[in-house]
Amino acid sequence: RSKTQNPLPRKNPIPKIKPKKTNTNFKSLSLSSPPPSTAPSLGAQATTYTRLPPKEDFYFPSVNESDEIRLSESDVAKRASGNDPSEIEMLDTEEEEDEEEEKEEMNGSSGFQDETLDGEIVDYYSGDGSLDFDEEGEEEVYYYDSDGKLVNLSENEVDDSGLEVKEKGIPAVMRCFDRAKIYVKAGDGGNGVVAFRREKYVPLGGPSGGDGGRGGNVYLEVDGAMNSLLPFRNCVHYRAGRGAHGQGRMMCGRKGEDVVVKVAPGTVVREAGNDEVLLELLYPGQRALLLPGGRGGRGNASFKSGNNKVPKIAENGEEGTEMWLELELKLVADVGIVGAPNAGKSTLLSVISAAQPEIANYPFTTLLPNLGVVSFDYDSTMVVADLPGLLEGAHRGFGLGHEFLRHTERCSALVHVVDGSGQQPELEFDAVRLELEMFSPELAEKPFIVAYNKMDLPEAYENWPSFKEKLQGRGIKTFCMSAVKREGTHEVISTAYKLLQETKKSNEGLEGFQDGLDLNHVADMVQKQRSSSISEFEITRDSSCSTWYVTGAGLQRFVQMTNWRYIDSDKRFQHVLEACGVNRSLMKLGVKEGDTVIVGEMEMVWHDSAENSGTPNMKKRSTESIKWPQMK
Ligand SMILES: Nc1nc2c(ncn2[C@@H]2O[C@H](COP(=O)(O)OP(=O)(O)OP(=O)(O)O)[C@@H](O)[C@H]2O)c(=O)[nH]1
Ligand SMILES: [Mg+2]
Repeated sequence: RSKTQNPLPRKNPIPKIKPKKTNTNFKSLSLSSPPPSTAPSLGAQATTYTRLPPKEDFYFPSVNESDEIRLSESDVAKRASGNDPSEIEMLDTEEEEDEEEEKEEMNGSSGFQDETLDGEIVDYYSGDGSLDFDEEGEEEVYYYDSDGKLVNLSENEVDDSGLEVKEKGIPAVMRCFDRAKIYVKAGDGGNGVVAFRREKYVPLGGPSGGDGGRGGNVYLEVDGAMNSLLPFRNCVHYRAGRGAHGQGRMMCGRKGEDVVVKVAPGTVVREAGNDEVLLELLYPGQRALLLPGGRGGRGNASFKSGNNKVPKIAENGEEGTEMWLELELKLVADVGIVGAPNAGKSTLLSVISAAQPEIANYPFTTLLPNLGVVSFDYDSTMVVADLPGLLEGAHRGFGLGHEFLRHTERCSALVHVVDGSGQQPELEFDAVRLELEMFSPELAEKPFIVAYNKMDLPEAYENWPSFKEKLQGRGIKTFCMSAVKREGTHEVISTAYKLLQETKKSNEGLEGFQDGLDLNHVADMVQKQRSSSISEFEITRDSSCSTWYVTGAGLQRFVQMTNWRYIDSDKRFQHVLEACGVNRSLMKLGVKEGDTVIVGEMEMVWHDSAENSGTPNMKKRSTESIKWPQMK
């Protein structure tokens, strides 16, 4: 087998690999765990908490046996000492690259290679989209530089050091697993109407225009059955219904339909482009009122007064607030299983819970995190997450692990699985620890235990005493197990459970505080903004075109709700401008005849009235002096 840096072109378009059956002929070991017969009962009643998306929705990477991928020095050595050298797997930062190439081949698209400079350029085209690559990512260019590092030559993707691995090329199912961007809009209020009662024997029946209905609210609700944000790939826009308009005979409009956006437990909500967290939705059933619907406009019956018994005025419904939200899912697992690729993390999860993650003898079998529920008893259960493997450089974006590392931020404890059959398990352990520390120091501070796996293999068995000695010397709790044979797993998981209980106890005070969080504070904020006084405004001037801008949330809302079709609206509008001091402020600032005044969406022209100037009756003067509204 010859080593080659560039695996393209390939003759065999469909890469195949059969997972190797574990060799169980080695002498059985007596571990300090309960006999294997008790172990299966551990996860027997457990339920799978999280299901992966349908298989056809994403692709598992596999390796073409006819090609060999360059491995880093330690990996070559490690693999060479492994079970079967004919099944050498990739374990390097070029992993992503190879995955993508193979996907291309699966799609039947042709790839070609081009040798230039001092490295190799691989240029290929995305296929028919069945694998759902980035929409704009029609063409991507990669470059292996002389050091064997992966460099992407596509636009804007390469940073100065040339080390950054881009987002493009990651299948959409992985990108969208835990991130989504959605649009929400509360319903507009219905308009009020002008109507008068006309009935036989009821002369001058009076105003009878009903109010508009309130717009629908937008709620966010935690759905315990959801385990990813993938549904938001198909549905991005959520609009609540608008309230119905009012009608004659004092009939008010129906309120708009509410919209409930269901999210997975552990979803963090931010406004797009803003780092501040609006909401954290953790527990199934939690519901937050995000955007309240717009108020219905009042009909003329509501404007009846002693002064004006026949009001010809009605309001528009208030517009519902709209917002782009960024959702981010951080899985709510109690314990996270971390470790290098192929260490046996998924095997451990499959043994301790009823989850059935994909298990195979190659790195990056697990592309998306898996959750499983471990039940010891009726009321002692814990959720365990199996995360994609971590490579050296993961915190910088190599491999897949960093994409999902933040899911461990919510875990109270970690189980670090080490592949005992590797050549230098201590080095592997240290490398993964370092990655965790580099990703987040808080993560590294979480309590953890080490599970030394594959004890049924002779090399692991031989290395175990020295590994144990070294780690225990450093004060780290270390256990050995054979996940495949279900030996030692019980001890690992019950220790993790104890660790979890201890952490929970010390965090009890904090959690209680979080439970009491008011989830409606976003709606309260919106409401507060809406009810801001109309007398709070700012006036700015664009002297180049003699335009005055009057800005203020309350005033803008008032303009939006004014229905200019009704004559009395003009009068009321002027009255309000006078009362809240806009006219006075404008005159003080030196507004001149013919200047443009913009309030919200209204554009008007200022007219001074000479004959009335100096009249103490500000209201009357104002009414006559300004020609409202003159729409442009
Ligand atoms: N001999 C032996 N093999 C094991 C043991 N545990 C896991 N394996 C094998 O190791 C290989 C990798 O196991 P996985 O559980 O897929 O490993 P993983 O850590 O989830 O790997 P990624 O998801 O790719 O990061 C599989 O072929 C397993 O059968 C063990 O205790 N003994
Ligand atoms: Mg796995």
